[in-house]
Amino acid sequence: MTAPTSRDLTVTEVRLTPVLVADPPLLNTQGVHQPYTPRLIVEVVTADGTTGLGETYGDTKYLELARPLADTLVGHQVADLNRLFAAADQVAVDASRVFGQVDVGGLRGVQTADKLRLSVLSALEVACLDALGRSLGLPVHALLGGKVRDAVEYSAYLFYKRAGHPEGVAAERDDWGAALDPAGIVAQARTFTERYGFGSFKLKGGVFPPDEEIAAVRALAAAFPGHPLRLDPNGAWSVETSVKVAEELGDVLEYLEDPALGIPAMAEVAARTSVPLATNMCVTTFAEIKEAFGRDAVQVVLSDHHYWGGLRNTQHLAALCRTFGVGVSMHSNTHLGISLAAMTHVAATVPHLHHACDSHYPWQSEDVLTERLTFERGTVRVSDAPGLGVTLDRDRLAVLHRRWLEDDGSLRDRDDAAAMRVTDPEWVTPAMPRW
Ligand SMILES: O=C([O-])C(=O)C[C@H](O)[C@@H](O)C(=O)[O-]
Ligand SMILES: [Mg+2]
Repeated sequence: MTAPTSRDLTVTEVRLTPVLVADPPLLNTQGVHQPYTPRLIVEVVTADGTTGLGETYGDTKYLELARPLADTLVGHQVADLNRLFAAADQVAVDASRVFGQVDVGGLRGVQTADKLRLSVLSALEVACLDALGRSLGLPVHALLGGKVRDAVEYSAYLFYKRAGHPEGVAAERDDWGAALDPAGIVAQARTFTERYGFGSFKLKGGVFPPDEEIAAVRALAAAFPGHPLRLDPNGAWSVETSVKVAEELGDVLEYLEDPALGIPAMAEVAARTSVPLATNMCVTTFAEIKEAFGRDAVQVVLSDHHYWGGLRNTQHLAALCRTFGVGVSMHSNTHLGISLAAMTHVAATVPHLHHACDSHYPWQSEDVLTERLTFERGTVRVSDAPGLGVTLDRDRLAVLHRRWLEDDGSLRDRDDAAAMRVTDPEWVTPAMPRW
């Protein structure tokens, strides 16, 4: 008989490493992506030497909370996640970080103390599950109750895009070229299908007047007949404009994402169209569900495990959606492979996931993994390796961390409007509704 291996999963250390990751000049209604975007890499280390990985937003307000929240984990078992979440309530959030604030200028909805904490806890939870899975020899999806599919489908996330970041600004080059009109968007979609095999397409809108974006979606429908299409202007339209766009594109849209801002406006649009409405803006916390579902304001909630508070909360959200007959899928923000692995594990466990999930990953040329995750026919295979099934590349982590250390502070907080002002000094975050 072999002696049982010693397994001490007491957390002895939590390493927090902020990084700056290359990001192409992708346009949205607030401005343009900075050349580098902040992320936080989390490593939870246990007494027996196991290390689990997590990843979340890396802006200052998250970093401020990361150390005190990580400290509540040290000395406890990686499996004690319910205790971690209860203890986190005691960690104070600076009122100036939430008072009158919205998340990324509103792109991710409200900003509350709870949501800020959850946005950090999610990375700690993922790292704990990764460590637990590695130690037990079980994949993260098994710790969540097991997968119901072997591959998770993602959609091509199309953006209006400039060819490059402004001259004279430190940036990495990308090979996607510009996409500033319907032909450019169709060409970008073709590149997505050639490189990754995606079968459904989401266009980030709210950049150009609605008629131009309608033309782009029409061009996509002509180029990819029968493929699911979505348009997401991040709340840039009035109710009237939203209804008009829904009427014009109703025959080709799988859903319209956050056409208007807030639950009342979304409810009004929903009452006047049969096109399903999806959101990652007006329902981003459990507190918003009652009103949104009660008013039938949204037909699909796009979960994001980062701000919903992790993989188990994503499952809770999915169960609530199912109970109320609301669809569920997944939102994304600029992220690396650790988060894509986490998204894939949890998505694999959600039975009624009927829409392809969003992912920015194809836009990220850099990663902190020894091996990038890959898309095959638009899907990511669900790993059955222990934990998340990914390996940290310490050298890459060090390079991206050094970039963060050397930054003068101007890139450490995502600010799409500030990035826009580099080429357009008069630019201010547009008042909503914009059209
Ligand atoms: O679906 C969404 O609203 C997003 O993906 C939000 C992001 O911030 C997106 O607008 C972006 O990356 O510019
Ligand atoms: Mg959205």
